[in-house]
Amino acid sequence: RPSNFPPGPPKLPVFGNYLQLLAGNYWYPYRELDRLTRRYGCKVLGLHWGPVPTVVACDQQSIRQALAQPQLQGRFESIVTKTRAFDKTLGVFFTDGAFWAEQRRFALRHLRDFGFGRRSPALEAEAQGELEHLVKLLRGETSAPHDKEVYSNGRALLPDALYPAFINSILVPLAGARLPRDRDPALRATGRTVMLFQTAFDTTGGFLGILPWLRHLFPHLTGHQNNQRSSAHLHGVFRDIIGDHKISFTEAHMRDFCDVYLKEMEKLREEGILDKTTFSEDQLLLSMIDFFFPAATAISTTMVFAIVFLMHNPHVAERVQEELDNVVGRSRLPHLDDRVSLPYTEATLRETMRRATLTPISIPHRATEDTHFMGYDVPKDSMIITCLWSMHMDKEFWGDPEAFRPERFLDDQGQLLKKDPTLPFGAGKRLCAGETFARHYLFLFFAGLMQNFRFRMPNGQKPPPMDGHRPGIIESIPPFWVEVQPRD
Ligand code: HEM
Repeated sequence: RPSNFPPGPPKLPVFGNYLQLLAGNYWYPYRELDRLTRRYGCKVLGLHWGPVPTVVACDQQSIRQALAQPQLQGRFESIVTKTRAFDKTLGVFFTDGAFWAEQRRFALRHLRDFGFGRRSPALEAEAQGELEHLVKLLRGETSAPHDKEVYSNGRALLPDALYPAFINSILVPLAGARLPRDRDPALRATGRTVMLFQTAFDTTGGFLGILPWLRHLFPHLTGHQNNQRSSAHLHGVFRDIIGDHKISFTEAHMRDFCDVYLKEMEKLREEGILDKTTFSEDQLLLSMIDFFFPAATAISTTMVFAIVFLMHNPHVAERVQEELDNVVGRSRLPHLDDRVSLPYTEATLRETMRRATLTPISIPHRATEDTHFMGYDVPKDSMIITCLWSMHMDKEFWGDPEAFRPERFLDDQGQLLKKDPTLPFGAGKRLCAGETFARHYLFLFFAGLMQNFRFRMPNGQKPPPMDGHRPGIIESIPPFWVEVQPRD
């Protein structure tokens, strides 16, 4: 063990402590981490992920510190990240240093011009259109034969019915336009294919992160095959988008992020320096994918968690609906201006994200140099895991973490607490680049669906459980049919 390393179990050969974590809890190894914090009596653990020294932060203080400390903001490259990036290190999620800083800044600055990550009347009108369509679909008022794939006789297939709305919403700033309604089946197929990646392994890459050659022996079991399939699909989608943009590009009229990026590349090419910069067509493709895949799947997955948690807690659903009826009424759909007047609805979303913790161990960080952290020494290239699940389920902090109780985010007057002690999107320089977008769309669609519908399981079936979700990069609930009853 490195000297002055945080306490933790002794290192074993080859797999380090990984097998031990799996033996403790095969599907949810991070829960074993949580158990180890109690065994070693501290909230920062030191162990080994394969040969890699790994520091795990498990409570408010250590997680916030890990996310704030500049030396802990690197990432790891692995066979998982390279498979999705033509054997290179590209995109925003899995890059670091000057490359990542320049590309993240460029993407966020220019996506903003097309409404992403801020209030934008144009983008909100698009979202409202998608919500209107979804409400019609779930009322059985649409006529396209393909809608039967996801809605039939008062029942809807989740999350599949939700994919087109969120995919169209991110396509507008990225690629200039949503797709026509007859492409909904293709968008659903894309949503399902992205989920192959999201459920292939956890964010460390699982066994592949430790022994990459296992992919040759067990391509399916290790998740490698699903990563390949999902990546190939997205490469095809975005190659076509970039190809079409290159043909229709006019310098005088920037339609979207893709145009702006191509323009920047053209400028650098004319200056004769393109090859020496971080800009390239492959990087454009991976940047677009990195904004696309969470928008396609993380928002719909969170919506499904909200619906499931409320089926388990019908009294919460009733309070949300009462608030919506009082503030918005039934004659129009909710919009973002209503957010401030709907504290209970907001609190319910916060509680959903706490209780679900979509990314239980977030995305691991890398120490970019030897550093001190919480009184310990952390060697360069150590892995830093922020165990958001431990923090969101910390009994000492929450008292009753298992309970689904939106009231914990409200003050005595029923107003939303200013300070939100949860971190579903991380924090600091690596803060989720889509947080604002995700919060806007979650609010609009959650409020819109709750205003219009009651959700029940068909034929007296039990709802999917509150715990024991499908593991992966994000945790999720496998597709299921739910009864949708209009509230009129
Ligand atoms: C409920 C939905 C979502 C959740 C819970 C979520 C959560 C997270 C978390 C925990 C991280 C890692 C933070 C870290 O490394 O410390 C992250 C990173 C990221 N997220 Fe999200 N996310 C969501 C939706 C989105 C959406 C909709 C987008 C884009 C439209 C997005 C884009 C990104 C990107 C690009 C990164 C990488 C940031 C970087 O490494 O610089 N996310 N997200």
